[in-house]
This record gives sequence, C-alpha cells and structure tokens, in this order.
Amino acid sequence: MAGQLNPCCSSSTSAFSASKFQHESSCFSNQFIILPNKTRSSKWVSRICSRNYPRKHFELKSSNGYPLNAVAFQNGSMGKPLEEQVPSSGSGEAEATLSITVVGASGDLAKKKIFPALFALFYEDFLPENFIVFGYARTRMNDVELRNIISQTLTCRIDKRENCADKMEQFLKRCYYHSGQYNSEEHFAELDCKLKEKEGGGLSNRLFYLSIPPNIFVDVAKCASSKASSISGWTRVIVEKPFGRDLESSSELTRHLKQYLREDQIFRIDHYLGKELVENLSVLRFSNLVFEPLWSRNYIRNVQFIFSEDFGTEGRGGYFDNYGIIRDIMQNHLLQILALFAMETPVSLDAEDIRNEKVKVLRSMRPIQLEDVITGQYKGHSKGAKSYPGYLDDPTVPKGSITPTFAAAALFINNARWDGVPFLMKAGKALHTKRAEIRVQFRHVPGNLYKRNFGTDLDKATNELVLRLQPDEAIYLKINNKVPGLGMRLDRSDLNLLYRARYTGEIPDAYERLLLDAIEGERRLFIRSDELDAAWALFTPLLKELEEKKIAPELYPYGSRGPVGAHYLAAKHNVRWGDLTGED
Ligand SMILES: NC(=O)C1=CN([C@@H]2O[C@H](COP(=O)(O)OP(=O)(O)OC[C@H]3O[C@@H](n4cnc5c(N)ncnc54)[C@H](OP(=O)(O)O)[C@@H]3O)[C@@H](O)[C@H]2O)C=CC1
Ligand SMILES: O=C1O[C@H](COP(=O)(O)O)[C@@H](O)[C@H](O)[C@H]1O
Repeated sequence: MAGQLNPCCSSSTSAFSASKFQHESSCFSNQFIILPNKTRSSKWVSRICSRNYPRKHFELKSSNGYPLNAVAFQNGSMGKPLEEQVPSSGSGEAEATLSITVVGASGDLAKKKIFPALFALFYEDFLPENFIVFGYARTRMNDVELRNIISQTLTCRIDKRENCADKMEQFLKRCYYHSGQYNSEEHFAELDCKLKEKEGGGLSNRLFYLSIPPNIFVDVAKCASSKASSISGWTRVIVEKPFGRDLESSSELTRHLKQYLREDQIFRIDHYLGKELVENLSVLRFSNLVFEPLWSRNYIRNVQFIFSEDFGTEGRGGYFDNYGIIRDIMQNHLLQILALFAMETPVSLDAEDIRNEKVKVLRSMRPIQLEDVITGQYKGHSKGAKSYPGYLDDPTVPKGSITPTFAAAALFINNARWDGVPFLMKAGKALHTKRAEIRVQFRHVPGNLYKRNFGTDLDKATNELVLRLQPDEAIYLKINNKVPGLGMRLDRSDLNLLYRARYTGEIPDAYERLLLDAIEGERRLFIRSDELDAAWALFTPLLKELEEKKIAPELYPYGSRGPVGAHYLAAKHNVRWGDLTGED
C-alpha cells in the first residue's frame, strides 16, 4: 500500500510520502546513541530510550510490545484481538505517520490544553517526523479557521522563544479540520479519506482524543472504530473524564466502549497523574532510603490530599452541578494520588504491575462512612467594593441546588501497612487560595529528649513532608532545628526543594506528558477499567446516601478557608490540616 493514493478522496496530493527507515537507534544503559537519522526527531527516539520504564533496549517499542514504528495488520477494524495482529519486522519498512484527531476540537479543553500540548511536544521535538493533527467537531469551519483559533492559545516555552514563530507556522501547517456529526459513520468515513490523503497512503498510527461531553463517547468510539481506524498501524482512543457518575453508569460506559475498542486501545485520562510531582511521588518513595522504610503506619500518623481553587464554577456550573466536587476531584484526581501513595511496591515499573498494585489498595479501602464526610457550598461574599457570587448565583446552576462545591473526608485502608491511619481528603472551589498538595504527618519521636523544648503541643513538633503539586512545585520536609546561639531553643524549619530554584527548565504541562505516553503506548498513567470500577465502588454508596438523604452542604463564603466542619472532622481523627496551621 505504501505510496498508493487514496481512491476515496477527490484530491490526490499527499502531504507526506512514506519514507524508508533511514536510521537505527540504540539505547545502552543510560546512554543512547542515535545513528544518522533524517526522518525522525532525535528526542522522539531518545525519550523512549532514556525513560526508566521497562522498554526493550535497542528498539522502539510500545508497551504492548510492538515496535512503535512497525505495522500491525488489523484487517481494517479496531476490534481485532491483539494476538491476531501480526507485527511486521525488520528494516526496509516505511516509517508510519502519526495522525492525531481531536474530536470536539471547537471546545474549551481542546483550545486550552490539547492543541497547546501538541504544539509543545512538536516544539520540543518529541513528535515523530511525520505527524498530522485533525480537528473534528460539528462547528463548520475550514483548516485556516481552525489554525486561526488554535494559534491564539499556542505558546512557546519561556526559555526558548527564538524559533517560536517559525515553529508555530510549521505546526499549524500540519493541522487540518473536518466538520461532522459525532454519530455519523458517513462523516467519519470522510474523515478517514482525508486522513489517508494526508498520510500519503503509507503506514499510519492513529490517536483519537475524545474531548467531548461523555454522552457522545460511545457514538464516536463506534464511528471512529468502524470507519476511521488505521488499517496498517495501531489505533488508540484517549477518553476524558467524567467516566460515568457512579459505579453503574461507569460500568455501562466501559461495556459500551468495549464493544468497539479493546481495553488496550482505551486511554482513560486523569490529568493529575500527568503532573510532575505526582510522577515524582514513586521516585521519592521508592528510591530514597530516608523515606521508603518509613512508608507505613509505624511512622506515618496521617496523610492529607488537599485541592483548592480560588475561583468558583464560573461558566461550568451546568456541568458541575450534575457531578459535584466529590465526583469532580475526589473520586478521580485525589483517589488516584492516594492509590499511588499507598500501594505496595510493584513488581516492576511496568504499567500493569503498577496498576495491579493500585487496584489492590483501592479494593482494600474501608467503605466511606457518612459521618466521616462533610460537604460545603460557597455563598456570595463582599470584600470592600468587590463582591463575589455564590454558587447559586451562577445562572447555569439550578435554583436551590445542594450540590457540594467543597468536601472533606476521612478514608482508611484495611491492610497491614495502613491499618488505622487516616487518609484525609479535602477539595473545594472558591476558597482563599489555589493549591494542590500531599501532606504526610509523621508520628512523634518516641522518648524525645527535647520534649520539654516543644511546650505542651507535641503534635506541632512532628515531621511533615509536603509535596506541593501546584502552584510553584516543591517538596519540603518540616524538621525541628536548633536556633543558632548559646541557648537551646528549637524551631521548625524546612528542608526545601523548590523546583524553580533547583531546576531551570519549565515544567511540562500534564497534558504533554499524557499525550506523549499515549502516543508511545505507555499506559502507566492511564486508568484501567478495574481501577475505575474500584474507585467508583468506593464512592458510589456515599454519593447515593448523600443524595438520598438530601444532605445540605454547610455554606462558606467565597474566598474563605471553607466550612468549619472540616476542622471538626479532622479533629475527630486527631488530625490538624497541615495547610491551615499558618506555618506556610
Ligand atoms: N474544560 C476543561 O477544563 C475540562 C474538561 N474535561 C472534560 O473534557 C471534555 C471536553 O471538555 P470541554 O472542551 O470543556 O467541553 P465542551 O463543552 O467545550 O465541548 C467540546 C465540544 O463538544 C461539542 N459539544 C458540546 N456539547 C455537546 C452536546 N451536548 N452534544 C454534542 N456535542 C457537544 C461542541 O462542539 P461542536 O458543537 O462544534 O460539535 C464543543 O465544542 C468533557 O468530557 C469534559 O468533562 C475534563 C477536565 C477539564
Ligand atoms: O478535572 C478538573 O480539574 C480542574 C483543575 O485542574 P488543574 O490542573 O487546573 O488543577 C478543575 O478546575 C475542574 O473542575 C475539574 O473538572
């Protein structure tokens, strides 16, 4: 097929003709040698080699074991079982084109995150030489109009602005648009034609990003699968949250998606897993002797996962009201971080080994009790001349809604490592600050010689490890220290790893990491269906109870620290919220 023109398209111009492999790459230990390569960007090769994942050296392989640039014959459909696909091998094959289709390209997320992330990957040479990007949505527009829209949100990295305009132009030239309905096989067949035309009839790998409301996920999966999947390479689909709104609807969504896609083709994104500090959590824990042995009930008193935003639903109230903060943040972002934090040591860094451990810990969690949860909703508030609207003032929110915009919960893990340790979560909108962090509060030092120097409140003297995911990424450890001088006065000081002071490069956006992983077939940071089931199984009974009992949320003023109920909840479990001590 390589080099043939696509008979179904009117135009016969091909943007990229298939090229022969012109390079060999070799990764050895931590070094990689890239032999002459005219067709592939060097970072695209080197990232794969340099990552510490259990990839096979010496060849580019996706985590399903196939070379990234090789062909897997799929008989024209995505539904064919993996083992029936025959990977081709050897040299002499043409290099595949990577086609990325953003479904819902006219939407907020596409503009705000997906196109900018793709551009950043291109700018940083992480995309293969032959790639194209398609936008797909119902909105009528042409390629130029799409390019105009996305050019407004593309930015270059702060530290390398020189070639920015050039790079943007090169990127935008690879962006195309097709307008169609989400449930029209005919329109997806047209998209397929355009894709083939741009792919030049050669080998292609196709990635679809479903940046659309969840009620149309299945329609798109069906149409893309039957009419626009790659016939020569892999086809993968990234699915955005929400994955259902309870265990039942989530299982139903999974069941429907699996009619058209295999599990290994579905990449369920949770963008918090793509954040730098979340990625670093396992490194910190498993590669430091000062932490690894401490990671259990023997030394850790409690763990806190805190998310706060200093703005309300502003414009997204329609979506939000159907979900609430527990579904929007806790059941996914915070629980995913908790699972990574608390899992047992995986057998390896392989995606399946890690996800197996995450599922195990999620399934070991004690059902959440209503009395271990408090909910809140922000109300309007005036400060000087400025007034801030309440949640119910959002015109897209139904009158009298009792949807929580804040929640705090105490969770427990019923296993030997974590028995009795409270894992506290707190998430809220319209609070006094924007931040996301993990706080680990350690136990008292037994028989502490300096006890009398701490006064009566020994808790204040315990160590606390903080991973600040955002803003201003940092890891710091609160320790007790002698104040210099002739006396013996102690204070609390921080051993502080502030990223912007330690590292010069800009931290990539979570969507960049996750898109690149999906392109590489690396599933470690995506949610497997059994993980999703376990997460919903934990939260669904609580959500049902809150809704059935119509539990009214405690009101808190916009811009405040949230409902006081959160303090009582923490106190009930002998915990003090680390973010509210006034120490940082
Ligand atoms: N925006 C964000 O910050 C985040 C979004 N998400 C999730 O990502 C996905 C996309 O988000 P976002 O871009 O904000 O969504 P949008 O509401 O902007 O929708 C994306 C596109 O889908 C089409 N669309 C919207 N509503 C409907 C409908 N009822 N029926 C058919 N098509 C529709 C529209 O395109 P057209 O009319 O041109 O077809 C729209 O441009 C959603 O699942 C969302 O929950 C997740 C995390 C954060
Ligand atoms: O998934 C979501 O996340 C955002 C917060 O993401 P962040 O990366 O900016 O912290 C949140 O605002 C939104 O409500 C939620 O759906």
